[in-house]
Amino acid sequence: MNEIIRVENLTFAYRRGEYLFKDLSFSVYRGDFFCIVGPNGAGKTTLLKIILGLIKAQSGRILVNSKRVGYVPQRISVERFFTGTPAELFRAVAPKQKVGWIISFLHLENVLHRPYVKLSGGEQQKVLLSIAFLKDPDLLILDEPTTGLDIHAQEHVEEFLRTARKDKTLVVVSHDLGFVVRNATKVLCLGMQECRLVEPQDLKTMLVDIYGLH
Ligand SMILES: Nc1ncnc2c1ncn2[C@@H]1O[C@H](COP(=O)(O)OP(=O)(O)OP(=O)(O)O)[C@@H](O)[C@H]1O
Repeated sequence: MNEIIRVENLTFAYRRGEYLFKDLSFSVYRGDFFCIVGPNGAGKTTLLKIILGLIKAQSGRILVNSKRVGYVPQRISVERFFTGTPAELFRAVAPKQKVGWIISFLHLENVLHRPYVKLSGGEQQKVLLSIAFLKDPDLLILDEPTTGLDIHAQEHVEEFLRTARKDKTLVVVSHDLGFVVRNATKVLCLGMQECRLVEPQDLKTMLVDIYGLH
């Protein structure tokens, strides 16, 4: 089956009457690079969590047709349960020959043997992304994978996602509209009166509605 995610008539509010989504329906298909955009607070992370089953919606149906799902959240705090190094993490998830190319692709050589918790936010993000890919999920959900990265790291991560995704299905929340236009196969725009699914080339015209830009 090519439909990997189906969201049907999803309605959700954290507070009674303050809806983030009302009757939202869309599908994600195998091999999609499906991007979700929208202003702060529009509900992008919430939607990912609903798809992942971490939050329950008030009504609607979510079907996920994937045996192996990977998720890299916006921020992750591991201080309390992991004191090791990226090298140890890599060793735990994949054989050495599978890890090498990712380390050089994302320029992680210099951080491999330092305590993970002492790495910068951007370095940690690249390590988490690597781990997620090494676990070889068929559906990978990424919340702002390029946020907080310097311009070189952003390019490396973008190139990495393009190269490593192969037949994987990606669902990616991003504020980087250039990244979205360059990579997305479909874009879901949140934060308007009505959420809309658009083709990447039509995104620019949507910006006027979403952000009030001219
Ligand atoms: N657990 C919660 N309880 C109540 N309200 C919440 C909760 N989590 C998020 N919200 C609110 O719901 C709205 C959507 O939050 P969410 O994190 O999904 O937005 P987002 O589109 O991912 O934003 P950003 O671009 O800033 O990351 C925000 O107004 C937020 O304050």
